[in-house]
Amino acid sequence: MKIGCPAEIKPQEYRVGLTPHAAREVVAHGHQVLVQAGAGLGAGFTDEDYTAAGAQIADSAAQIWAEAELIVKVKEPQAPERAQLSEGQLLFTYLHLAPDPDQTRDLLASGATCIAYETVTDARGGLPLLAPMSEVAGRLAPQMGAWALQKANGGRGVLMGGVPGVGPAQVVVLGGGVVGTHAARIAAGMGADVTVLDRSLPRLRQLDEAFGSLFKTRYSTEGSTTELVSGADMVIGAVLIPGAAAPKLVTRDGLRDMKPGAVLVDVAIDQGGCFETSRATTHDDPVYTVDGIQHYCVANMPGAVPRSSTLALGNATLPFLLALADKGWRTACAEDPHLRGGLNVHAGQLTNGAVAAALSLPAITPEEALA
Ligand SMILES: NC(=O)C1=CN([C@@H]2O[C@H](COP(=O)(O)OP(=O)(O)OC[C@H]3O[C@@H](n4cnc5c(N)ncnc54)[C@H](O)[C@@H]3O)[C@@H](O)[C@H]2O)C=CC1
Ligand SMILES: CC(=O)C(=O)O
Ligand SMILES: [Mg+2]
Repeated sequence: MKIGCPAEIKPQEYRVGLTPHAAREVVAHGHQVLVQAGAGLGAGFTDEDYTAAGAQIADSAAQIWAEAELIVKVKEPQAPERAQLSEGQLLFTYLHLAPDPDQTRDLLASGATCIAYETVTDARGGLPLLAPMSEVAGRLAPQMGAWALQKANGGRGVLMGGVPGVGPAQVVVLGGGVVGTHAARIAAGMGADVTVLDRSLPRLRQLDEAFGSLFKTRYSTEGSTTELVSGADMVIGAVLIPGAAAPKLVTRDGLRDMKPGAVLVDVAIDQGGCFETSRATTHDDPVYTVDGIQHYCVANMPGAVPRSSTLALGNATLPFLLALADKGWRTACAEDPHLRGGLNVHAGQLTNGAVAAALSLPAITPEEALA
């Protein structure tokens, strides 16, 4: 199969969908790999690294979109990329369709088959292709939030760890999954007083067993969320209902009860965000203020550390990429229900119920798509 990897074109996105090590394995499986010239540079991989791995270098993204049967990427295809996607082509990347009707319309119109990293599952109920980037974004969140808390950056002027005689920042993490756990660990490591809320008691038990007194846990209700958010210096939004639009846990009215200059870091922004006042921002201009509350809402946070992120993502995607290339998407998805869970679009139809519900569109099941 001919597999293409174009350079990412989202602003300040320096990750790349295929590492040279992954390219080497794909080539060893008998496939042809086409990588856009310069695609890996932002992550520290040269064209020579790819050619040494057996890949060919394409001068333009257009050549890749025109020739490749399978396109592997990182971010959701941008409008100029969607215009080049064609019927029968297979796209393997993050999509985050629930909050994105424009992208959804274009993918449906293309006739392509699109597998979203973020809805591929594993046998333990996890999301193996979201997890590595959630680990990165979770670890980055307190770091970005701490920057936004600084007075010169518009924040409240509170130091995460405090100093002797002065208490630490109060950090509240909404959602104790992968992002939330990594965010809580780092924030606690910076010396902050951290509380994690989740609506899953089994999850809170796991966190308590694993981390002891490093951070506190609370069951998530409207009341507990309101109470903790109003006392927080930093709130990290890390909830997820897979495929679906994020639930809004803090309303615009809720901002009035918060401390002036407090920071909201909405990691869940790629699913629409869990604060009513969130809108996606970019690394170029990451923070804006509503009613005196700082909002950091970058939808591709791992793009800030592209070397670490590309390596972590590549480790997770490779087995699935090999299955898709070796068997074709139909057989690979028929044999593996977890990969099948990633199927979001096929031949003009949505194949993910949560995405369809969020967009009020009809869907078929992945099994119907395979029939
Ligand atoms: N902005 C960015 O660059 C990135 C964003 N993300 C996003 O971060 C979000 C979280 O991802 P993960 O941690 O991997 O998901 P996860 O599935 O590991 O964790 C989500 C947690 O939220 C909890 N939850 C759901 N509804 C809740 C509610 N109403 N109140 C409290 N807890 C609730 C769930 O029980 C679960 O424990 C996703 O939207 C993901 O796409 C992930 C990576 C990068
Ligand atoms: C998960 C995601 O959206 C990202 O890594 O950019
Ligand atoms: Mg994202």
